[in-house]
Amino acid sequence: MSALIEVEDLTRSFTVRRRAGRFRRTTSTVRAVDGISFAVDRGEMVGYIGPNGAGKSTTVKMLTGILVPTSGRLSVAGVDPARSRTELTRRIGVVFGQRTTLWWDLPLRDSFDLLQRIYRTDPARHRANLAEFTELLELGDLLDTPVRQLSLGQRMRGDIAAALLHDPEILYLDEPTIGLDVVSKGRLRSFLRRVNEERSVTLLLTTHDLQDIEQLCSRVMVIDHGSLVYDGSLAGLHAQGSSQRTLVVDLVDEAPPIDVPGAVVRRVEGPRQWLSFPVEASAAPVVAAVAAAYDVADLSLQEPDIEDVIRTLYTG
Ligand SMILES: Nc1ncnc2c1ncn2[C@@H]1O[C@H](COP(=O)(O)OP(=O)(O)OP(=O)(O)O)[C@@H](O)[C@H]1O
Repeated sequence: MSALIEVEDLTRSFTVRRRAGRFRRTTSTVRAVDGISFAVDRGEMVGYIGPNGAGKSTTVKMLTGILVPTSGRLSVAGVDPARSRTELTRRIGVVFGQRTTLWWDLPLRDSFDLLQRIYRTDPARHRANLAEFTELLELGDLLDTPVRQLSLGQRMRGDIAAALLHDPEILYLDEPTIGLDVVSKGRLRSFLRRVNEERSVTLLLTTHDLQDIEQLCSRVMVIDHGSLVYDGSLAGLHAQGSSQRTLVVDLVDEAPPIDVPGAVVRRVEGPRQWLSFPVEASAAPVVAAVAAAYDVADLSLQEPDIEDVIRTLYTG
């Protein structure tokens, strides 16, 4: 095995017990990950997406050594994660958007100091990394604030710095932009791009935000019902399905379905109409054609979400 992450026919099953009547219980087996194979090279930024319950977290838990596979082969940075979990911990960083890995009551600075001792990072290296991340993530004014007093966006920046202070080779990010406003999302994404470019950190990102993938990942893997159903570029994923963007048009008055080239009316509700057009097309000509021919009160554009894109993989 030579890629940084190599996964071969990986499977993880869970036994689930359910009540069936007052005294009886039945057991069934859930194959959360069902024979997936892939390889990720050093420096890649890969999006790992799929609907709820598809098997994303289970895969990442196996890659980080938290869960032992039921079968299959797995190598991360040259080691078997479940067998060499302690060694691997020094070489990976993990960020969960939904919960913090920092100490709730401690100021950020103390959390970072504790991590330096836990990972036994060289003190000079730790100081240099901390100075760089403090500047890039604008953490300067926050270092003495207890984590519980930070806003979600501030806390997330702290979590990302914490995950990178020990110079990991791989960073796993689970919904890193969830709940953040547009500006914070943008800042976080450019920081991650920079970390990837300058430090060659390999990024594996699970997200429900298509823009995370668009702006960060050259490659996307789609998992559904435990199986890998797509592995390639985001453009290829859009092309394989038939992802649509939606233009929501509020007309001044009710009207018959709007008739403009390149877009199709999907729904009409009073003066509001929903027009869809392919995701790779520009919205500009559609907007111009609608504005030229109709009295428009308002317009808004909706991008497809990841669930929409995956759904079109099956429906075409
Ligand atoms: N510890 C467990 N015991 C039993 N079943 C589990 C366990 N962990 C996960 N599962 C089941 O395995 C399947 C995959 O779950 P997983 O958490 O990996 O999905 P996911 O893609 O991360 O979903 P989400 O986007 O909702 O986080 C689901 O059917 C889930 O109910």
